[in-house]
Amino acid sequence: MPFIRMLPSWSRGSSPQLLLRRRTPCYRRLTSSRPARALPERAPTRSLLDINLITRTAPTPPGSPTPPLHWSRRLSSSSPQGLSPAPPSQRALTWGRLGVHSQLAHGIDLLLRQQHQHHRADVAAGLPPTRAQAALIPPFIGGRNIWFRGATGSGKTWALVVALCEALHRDAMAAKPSTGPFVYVAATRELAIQVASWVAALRQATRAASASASASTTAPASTALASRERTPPNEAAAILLAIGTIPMAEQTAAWKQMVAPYLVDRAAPSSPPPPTLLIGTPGRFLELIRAHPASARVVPRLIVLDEADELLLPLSRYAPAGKKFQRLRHPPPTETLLQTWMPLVPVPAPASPPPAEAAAAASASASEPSQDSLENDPAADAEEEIAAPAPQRRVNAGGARLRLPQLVLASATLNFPLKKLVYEGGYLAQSTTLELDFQDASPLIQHPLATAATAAPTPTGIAHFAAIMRTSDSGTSSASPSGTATAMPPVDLIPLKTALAQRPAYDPASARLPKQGKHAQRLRGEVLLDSLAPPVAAPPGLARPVWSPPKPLSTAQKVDMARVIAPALAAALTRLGILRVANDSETPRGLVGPGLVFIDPSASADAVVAALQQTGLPAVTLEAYRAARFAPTCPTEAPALVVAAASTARGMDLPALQFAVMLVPLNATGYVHCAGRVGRVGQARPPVLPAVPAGQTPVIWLLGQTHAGRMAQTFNHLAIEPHAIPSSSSMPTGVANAS
Ligand SMILES: Nc1ncnc2c1ncn2[C@@H]1O[C@H](COP(=O)(O)OP(=O)(O)OP(=O)(O)O)[C@@H](O)[C@H]1O
Repeated sequence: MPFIRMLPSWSRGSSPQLLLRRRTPCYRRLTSSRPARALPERAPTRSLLDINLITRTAPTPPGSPTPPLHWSRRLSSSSPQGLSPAPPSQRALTWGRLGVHSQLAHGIDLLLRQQHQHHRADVAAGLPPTRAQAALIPPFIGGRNIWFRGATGSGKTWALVVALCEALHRDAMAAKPSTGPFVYVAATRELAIQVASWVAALRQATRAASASASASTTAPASTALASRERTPPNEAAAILLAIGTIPMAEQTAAWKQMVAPYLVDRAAPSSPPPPTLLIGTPGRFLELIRAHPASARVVPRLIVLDEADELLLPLSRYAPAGKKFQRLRHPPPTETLLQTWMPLVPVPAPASPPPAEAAAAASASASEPSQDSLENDPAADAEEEIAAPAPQRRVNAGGARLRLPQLVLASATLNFPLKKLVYEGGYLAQSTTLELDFQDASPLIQHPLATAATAAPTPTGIAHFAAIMRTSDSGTSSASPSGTATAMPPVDLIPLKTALAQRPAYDPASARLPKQGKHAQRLRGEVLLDSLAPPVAAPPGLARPVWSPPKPLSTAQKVDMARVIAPALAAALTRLGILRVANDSETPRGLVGPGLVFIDPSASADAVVAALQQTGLPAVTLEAYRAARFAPTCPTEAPALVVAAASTARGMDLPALQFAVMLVPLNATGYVHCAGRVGRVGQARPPVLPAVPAGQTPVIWLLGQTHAGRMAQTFNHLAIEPHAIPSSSSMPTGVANAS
């Protein structure tokens, strides 16, 4: 540590080798000519990618000798358990007790029941808030800045929507309305559309609830409070969805109209503008500001950054200096947006306070939560310190000190570099920020939806399956349901451990990697990951060939890949019982329910859908599935493989999903978000499958041979030991093999 501290701060993050040299013996393996030494089996170590992890520990099934798969964590003992307010008894918790007005509470109740009754018959009673929601909503509507990290599917986005609706309602009722709009910035278009549709549905449900309440009210309300409550909430609020798919001309007109009331001289007497909610992606917000430059002067009253790490893309402290300079020159759109609304103008620092005040301030800051609380490793926490933000850095157009908007950052993977970025950038004052961390609490364990229909509390969780796909010379080619043989190559599914044992040994002398270019960087990453992956002894008699750098795939090969993964996917799904195949090949295959298939964003979803359909699998693109799902004539979700790019995983909520498959190399953050599409609050109960532990939803990760090292590394970071996909011979009777 002292060595690192001596370096100037800009250079600290510039060399990953420094980290390796100090912490792992692998760097020596990479650079020395000595033969590689087998590493001892080790506990998961600190992530190079600086990722904070979610925890979702599944309970040990009765009688099981070994602990089951689990989401685990390497959070230090400095994890802010004390910060999480102790939740009141879950059963007693109501939306009203969180500060939500009664009509909105009825609307929430109505909407949640509507959302879940398709696949859960046990939601007749009202659904209480989750633990994460109970922690987030009161400080949000109380105007606090919030740093909120919670497990995927714990109801964060839903909590943000509820709190936004309540804040809009309060604004509409306030004698002095806010001076700026409420802004929700989403990481993807899909998420923005989802949030806008939830807000609209909540407004509608609230309206329906208040209409039925006023119909049943016979006596006039006696108190002023009651009459306020009867006012239709959020009725007056104006809402704009700003995303790239909507024509710009149409949107600019609406934007001008919505921000105009905030540009008039507020001292002049005029009727207050209605509260305004802007939901959108950062790129489109910037386009709208460019089209109407005056709107840059409007400082929002509140900014919500959902999936904040994806929006602000902080660089790891170990990123090369070149990358850091590049980011300074070209910040991501969200940062540009924040800088536009909160311009940075240097102002003289205030005079130092008298000693008595300084002592009081020091004792006050001592009671603040630790800045290191979200970091994984206490030893590494000590390396970096967040510099106190320069005081009064952000000023308004007149040069006066800007009253910073309320800022709420939420994600399942908020990390330390992001924290550093927002505090040092002066977007957030650390002393005014409430830090909430709900990584420990499995929402499913906390929420009645998980247990209502079962006598014993049987929390659901995720069962992780992994396999390496390899085309084999032996075997039969797959047949489509109609019996027509396809030209698909037969594919082996090899357990990860076997693939690691069989992978080529790394020989430093032979690996002459190119020194420059993107490809070189990727290859060096491959070498690094490969050598860091947990060593597995080669099976006796099996020679391990020498590793040579993988070549990037050509476009034709990528198309071929789609043809390889189709039979591999069919085999994996069949062996797990997700895809049911009758022994008679004429009988159509049936999926147990809809499931997501994540592919590389550079691959064509249409090509993969076509290849899957050719194998006889019912595949659709995410867009087609969404369109069918929201069509009024389609009340239930048909079982299908929904093919989506892995980049759309953030925040996506499809309640009927029964499984997820990843066909793309992922780091730990990516895996957390992709796998987090299942095992969510209120999601359909997992199907009973012979090869999957009871009550758990299967998540399957299939990769090509060259990615075995990366796969092992990601699981290692997350402390997950994946299940092997059963071989066809070990399959229970009644389930046939597709490959
Ligand atoms: N109190 C509740 N009771 C029952 N279901 C709920 C409740 N709150 C939210 N849900 C449902 O849980 C699902 C997940 O919610 P949400 O998308 O807000 O989770 P999230 O934590 O934001 O997930 P991610 O981290 O993946 O973005 C939604 O379908 C939502 O309808």
